[in-house]
Amino acid sequence: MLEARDVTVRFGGLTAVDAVSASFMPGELVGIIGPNGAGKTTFFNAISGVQPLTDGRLMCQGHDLTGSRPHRYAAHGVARTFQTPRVFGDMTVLDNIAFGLKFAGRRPRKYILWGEEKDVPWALRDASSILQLIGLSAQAGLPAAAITPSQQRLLEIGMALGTRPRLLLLDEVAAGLTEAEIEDMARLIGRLRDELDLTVIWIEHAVTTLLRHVERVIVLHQGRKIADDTPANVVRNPEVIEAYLGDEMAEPETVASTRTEEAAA
Ligand SMILES: Nc1ncnc2c1ncn2[C@@H]1O[C@H](COP(=O)(O)OP(=O)(O)OP(=O)(O)O)[C@@H](O)[C@H]1O
Repeated sequence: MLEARDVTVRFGGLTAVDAVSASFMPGELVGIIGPNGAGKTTFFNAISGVQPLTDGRLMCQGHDLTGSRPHRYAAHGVARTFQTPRVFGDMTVLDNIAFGLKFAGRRPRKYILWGEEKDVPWALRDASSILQLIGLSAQAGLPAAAITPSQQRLLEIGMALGTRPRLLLLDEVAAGLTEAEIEDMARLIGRLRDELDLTVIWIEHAVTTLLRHVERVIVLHQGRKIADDTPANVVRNPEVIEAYLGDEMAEPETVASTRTEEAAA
């Protein structure tokens, strides 16, 4: 679905993302973790066309999108959320979703996947069905500014879904949520991936929850990729423990719970 080859982003003398290579396959749910300032958001900005690369290449479904503007990434099915939800506060929840649908362009019921025209999944056919999918139907007529912060995060995901993506990039969608809300969010993300056949890349600081829900984790540290592995292997990786997780994540219980989930998957 997407391949990053030696992606590098420098801001003056600071290398925020340092030759990161990674491939994301159709239908994968991948987490990205790392300490503050590790380069996670900058990497996201790079792979959605928001941040020009200093070096490296980005391939999306076989197309070279290096240097393209964000709308070309959107046209190739890449959608994202931002760390701070960007919803239109004075528009209704329904109209916010309708805005995303308009952005999807002139062929509202079709999208291109691997060069073939496909029907849009039924759940993404209009704004009401997207609201139902993300559980916000009851809030449809409210101004977006009047719903709770966790509902605003859901709304932003709904707006991204309105562009009929194949690849969904989620930047800390669980930030500021309660533990129960984080768990609900993780379940929703898994369900969206399954029902819409999406590739999902998810940056999150709520690491324990993330590790229980993703199949693969990429760990960034000081702009470099230091691990790209299953959750069970990542929590035992000495470099990851040293740079980010600390010893408690490598306790037998955490390893066992991530292993059990991998086996169940
Ligand atoms: N536009 C910018 N100009 C200059 N430096 C920047 C810019 N954006 C990010 N940086 C720097 O790049 C580095 C990586 O930042 P980035 O926001 O990508 O990290 P992060 O892993 O997402 O952090 P967090 O978990 O705190 O969100 C940091 O040192 C940051 O200060």
